[in-house]
Amino acid sequence: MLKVEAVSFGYSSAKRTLQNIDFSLHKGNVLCVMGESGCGKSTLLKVIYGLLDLDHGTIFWDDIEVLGPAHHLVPGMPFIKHVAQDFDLMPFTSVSENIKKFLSRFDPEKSEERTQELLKVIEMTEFANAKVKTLSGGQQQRVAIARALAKEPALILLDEPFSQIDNFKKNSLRRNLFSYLKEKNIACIIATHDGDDALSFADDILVLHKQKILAKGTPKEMYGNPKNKYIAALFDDVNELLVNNKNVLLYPHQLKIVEKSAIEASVINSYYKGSHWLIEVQYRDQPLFVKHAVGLQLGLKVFLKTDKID
Ligand SMILES: Nc1ncnc2c1ncn2[C@@H]1O[C@H](COP(=O)(O)OP(=O)(O)OP(=O)(O)O)[C@@H](O)[C@H]1O
Repeated sequence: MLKVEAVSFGYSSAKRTLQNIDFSLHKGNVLCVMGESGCGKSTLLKVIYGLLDLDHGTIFWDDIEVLGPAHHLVPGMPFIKHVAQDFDLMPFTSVSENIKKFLSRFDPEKSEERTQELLKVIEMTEFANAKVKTLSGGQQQRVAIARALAKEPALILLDEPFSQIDNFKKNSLRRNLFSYLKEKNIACIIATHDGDDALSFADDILVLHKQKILAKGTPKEMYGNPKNKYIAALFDDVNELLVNNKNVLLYPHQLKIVEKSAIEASVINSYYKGSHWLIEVQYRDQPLFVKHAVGLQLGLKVFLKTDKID
């Protein structure tokens, strides 16, 4: 189990980037770290890998303490793999050689078998002999993930792992990758902006805000009962309505356009979303977003209702 206790870190003594971070992660579980740009997601992964020296606190994997560069000639813990945003591949070498880099040279048959298995996970079997420099950014990102998995780490740290991968590939790659991690009981921490990564694949979500942990919980808890607008907005557009002096947070699908209600608004915009439309309406002094089956005419008067308000 990973245990992060009272961890604080700053790139300079004048400013803290992480403050009093506490959480644990069980073997084989997936934790998504979310939060606005610059909140410290990448820094947290680097700290857990042992690339940075802590100002305060401890990090343990079972009874092994993760220590930073002040304690290791080559920073980074051998049982953890970190896939950063700059993939750090060997550009003039083939995809399969890149994956094999960390595998034993003494058992070429086993090493080849493992490489083929990983090429399948990242859906790049046909690129085995292609030189990395000839690949797209998204393909290189996939090779970096396969290489990190080659030696079956106990924990893999993925920094925006699908940021350069198109939607078409992303969905099947995510499904392959996360079922592979579960099958091999590899724990995973992903820093991501993508609510879909978090909702569909994480066991837990940890939200960072202003250097600290703002919330931690299961995807159902975090989406279904967000503590505030910052958290809800990580997953979808979110409306904040003042009802009976109480702020209520509503996703667009939780508002409905009905024949008559106390909430009267006028249409500002209709955005086509494929399976539905997102209607932007003006209600008093604020815009609201509503999921609807069809697009609506600009200026149309509508009435809104939600089951969350009596
Ligand atoms: N090497 C560095 N030296 C000094 N400050 C840094 C360094 N790397 C990051 N920072 C600062 O630390 C803060 C957190 O950065 P970090 O990259 O961890 O955020 P992030 O949440 O991963 O952002 P993003 O979502 O944009 O990738 C930012 O204010 C950033 O400017």
